[in-house]
Amino acid sequence: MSSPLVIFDLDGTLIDTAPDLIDSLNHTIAPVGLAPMTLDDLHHLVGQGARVMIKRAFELRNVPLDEADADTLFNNFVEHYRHNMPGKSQPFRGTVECLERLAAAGMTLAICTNKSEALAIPLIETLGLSDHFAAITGGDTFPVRKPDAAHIFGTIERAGGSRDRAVMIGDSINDILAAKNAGIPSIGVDFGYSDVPIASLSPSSVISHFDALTDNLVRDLLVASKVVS
Ligand SMILES: O=C(O)COP(=O)(O)O
Ligand SMILES: [Mg+2]
Repeated sequence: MSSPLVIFDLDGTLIDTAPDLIDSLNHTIAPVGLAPMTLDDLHHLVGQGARVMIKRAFELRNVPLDEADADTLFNNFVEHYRHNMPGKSQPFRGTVECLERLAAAGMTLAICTNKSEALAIPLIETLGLSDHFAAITGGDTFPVRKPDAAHIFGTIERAGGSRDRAVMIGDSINDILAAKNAGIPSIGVDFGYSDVPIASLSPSSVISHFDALTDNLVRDLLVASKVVS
């Protein structure tokens, strides 16, 4: 039997990337005259990767954006974000201890993020966290991304896990819906970037700190999911 697989979302779950997302977004939109975005705005912008974040920023300001400009702005965003990595981004409190604790309990860890691979993988690398993860998949790794179940299934496959022994941890509707679509338990964190209270999305469990993410919680959720399904 494969070991339990704990799949983490990245932005707003493992890593507090908000200040750098906002900095790079504002750097990108300033030359085209869009007023700067704030941390509050970010909750409505983040979730589907940088391309969608830029598009949503224009929608928020009621300014039209054509496809050619969107490509240029996306490339500018990626260049600025990559160049400044890891910037102010830091793991949330207790993250590293949690990863070590779960690994010591025999669990495999993976990241399933809607951030593009070209941003997610170097960010985790520059933060010195890559060795913790058996797989890191991004919003452009597969033809679909969260909330599509196939993003989770592809992550499970790459990490060498199994679909009936995997749990998803995330901060947004995309994570909780992806887990539901994949038929696996979910843990919502309430310190991320969701624009609605995470509990309102009915994850299997909610945590407010990584200290609460124990191997016992993961095993309990896996057992409970078998009982009800
Ligand atoms: O960067 C985004 O828009 C979303 O990233 P996440 O899936 O890691 O939260
Ligand atoms: Mg997130």
